[in-house]
Amino acid sequence: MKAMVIKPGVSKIGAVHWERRLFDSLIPLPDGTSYNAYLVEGKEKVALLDTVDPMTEYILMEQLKDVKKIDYIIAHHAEQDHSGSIPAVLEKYKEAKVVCTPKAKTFLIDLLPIPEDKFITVEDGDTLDLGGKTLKFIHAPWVHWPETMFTYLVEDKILFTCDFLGSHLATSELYATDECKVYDSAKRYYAEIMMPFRNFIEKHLEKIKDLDIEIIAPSHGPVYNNPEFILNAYREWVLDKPKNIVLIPYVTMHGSVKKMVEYLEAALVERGVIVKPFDLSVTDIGEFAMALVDAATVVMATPTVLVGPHPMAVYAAYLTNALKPKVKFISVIGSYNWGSKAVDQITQMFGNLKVEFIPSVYIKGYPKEEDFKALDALAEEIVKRHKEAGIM
Ligand SMILES: Cc1cc2nc3c(=O)[nH]c(=O)nc-3n(C[C@H](O)[C@H](O)[C@H](O)COP(=O)(O)O)c2cc1C
Repeated sequence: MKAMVIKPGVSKIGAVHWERRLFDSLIPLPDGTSYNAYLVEGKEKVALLDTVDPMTEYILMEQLKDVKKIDYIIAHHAEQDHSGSIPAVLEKYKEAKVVCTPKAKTFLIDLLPIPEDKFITVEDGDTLDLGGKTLKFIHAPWVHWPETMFTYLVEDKILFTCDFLGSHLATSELYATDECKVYDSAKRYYAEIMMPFRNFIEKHLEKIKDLDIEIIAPSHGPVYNNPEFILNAYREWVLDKPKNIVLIPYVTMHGSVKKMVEYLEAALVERGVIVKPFDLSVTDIGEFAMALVDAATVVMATPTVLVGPHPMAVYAAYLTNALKPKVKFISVIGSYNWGSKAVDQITQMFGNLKVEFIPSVYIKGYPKEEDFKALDALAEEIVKRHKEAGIM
């Protein structure tokens, strides 16, 4: 990818990683990703904002081939997909300094071979004049590590936000022109990476609300020349107002739990609830994470395996708890044969969440007449709780 000019003296470089399909050995990437770096050239000094994942370092170094000097490398975040190529850039530009928060300095020293004398640390609100281009640093911890910050380029009204507001989306376009597509990718990114930090996000949105922002330039996915598009999306996602949606992540080995899920799904839909079942044996777990952004209720559906819940249900429950969604109600349905602690074990897994538990429907074997009645009662109870919470 050649440099893409955003404004005179400001260009997007970095790498588009079209074929990458898994991030952090955890997150599915159906649309690949990108590692965006930005070059800001003032009359006196030149700054490189972030680098790229070491897997694509050669692309960045090729882009820097004709760049005579870099005075500053601004490191917004110490994670290696942005910082991992800093050593290579420092090797080429011997005079360059790494500019970051004090916490990021300690992280970068831990994670990478960067000598201590290469750093300049900046406090919240500090500025750096490149000559007609002023970088203003905004500390923004916990999006999504404790050391993160943004940079506001004052004269050009560009906010560089690193992971915050980003999306895992490989594209050859500079700007987020296909907003439907980008909305989905950004929501997936928010769900998987940012959602556990909703409180911090609210504070950061408040902190930047009076900035005059023309462009938001994140470090994954396209740049936003319509900043309100992504800011409004985040405002809605962090709001503590779930929607009238029930998620049913389920596992079945021989069909009993599946029959229960199908019945409960129909019973809820009949009563005016939106239902999203996820067969955990085949689902893209990112789709489930995305659905967690809005859902009011999660019904875990699992058979008993070796006394406890099926391991795939354990994974979904663990993830739900870790991502700290705005879910308000949780229930468990499922099936066993001779003895089970599945309900107890799974309900203990949501310690991070402020949820009410709705009594479970846990049956012996394949569901029968009285079990379907119990599922009807569960559907009624969910509707009642949604109504009481003003969700429907
Ligand atoms: C590998 C395996 C382990 C199981 N372990 C237990 C168990 O510890 N306790 C129990 O009551 N049932 C156990 N079962 C039985 C299932 O929980 C039961 O058949 C259930 O109805 C299966 O639901 P499904 O048809 O949705 O797969 C086990 C079944 C399998 C295949």
